[in-house]
Amino acid sequence: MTTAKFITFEGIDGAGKSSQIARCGAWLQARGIDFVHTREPGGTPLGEKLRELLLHEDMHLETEAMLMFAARREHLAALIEPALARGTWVVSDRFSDATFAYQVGGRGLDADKFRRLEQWVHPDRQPDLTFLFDLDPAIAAQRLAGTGQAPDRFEREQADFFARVRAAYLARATADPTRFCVIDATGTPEAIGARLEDTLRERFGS
Ligand SMILES: Nc1ncnc2c1ncn2[C@@H]1O[C@H](COP(=O)(O)OP(=O)(O)O)[C@@H](O)[C@H]1O
Ligand SMILES: Cc1cn([C@H]2C[C@H](O)[C@@H](COP(=O)(O)OP(=O)(O)O)O2)c(=O)[nH]c1=O
Repeated sequence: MTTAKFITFEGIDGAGKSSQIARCGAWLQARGIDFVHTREPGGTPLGEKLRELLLHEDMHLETEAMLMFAARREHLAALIEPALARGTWVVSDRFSDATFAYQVGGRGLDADKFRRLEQWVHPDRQPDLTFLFDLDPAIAAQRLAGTGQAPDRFEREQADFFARVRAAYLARATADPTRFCVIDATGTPEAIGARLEDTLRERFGS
């Protein structure tokens, strides 16, 4: 049996991650691979309660960042590590790269503090593959407006915030090109899906 893999999806809000996670799940299912689809913040009963607070309550920016890591600690302990240990793949809508992009890049918090927190919370775990959906914030904002859904605390941020988040994501990807697959999210859903499947095949075989 091949070792279970940990795959994450990242990008600014509206880049199209959620739409493509389903395609990743279908690819795994077609190969008889057991997997769990989860998300951050969230993924556990406690994590989902923290998500509600994070998306809707005003709070100090460091409180926000630490709650992201608190939810992640629970997620690793209760879902991610047990799943991988029993051979179940994990597909997560966001992980620690999001904290470096949003809280460090977007909010301007000190990267060193969160590198230490990352070392504390998951010293020996990083995703095997991270898809980064890269998109101009103006296009992402148009897509989000088209959904007609009320924006949360993050989605209400302005274009300059998302420009910083995008730049921080791209810097993470440049620093770790083996783990990251950067996807140009301006393509059609079909073109992006084909690229995603090619990458899954290249990394994990058909
Ligand atoms: N490749 C694409 N081209 C155009 N619109 C897209 C594309 N992918 C997703 N969308 C639309 O953009 C909106 C946001 O997509 P979503 O997958 O929810 O983004 P995210 O999860 O990254 O916030 C949705 O209305 C979705 O239908
Ligand atoms: C995991 C994580 C998410 N976030 C933010 C990014 C998103 O705006 C928000 C929720 O993510 P997401 O689930 O992508 O939102 P949606 O369901 O609206 O597509 O949380 C951070 O700021 N830091 C983090 O560490």
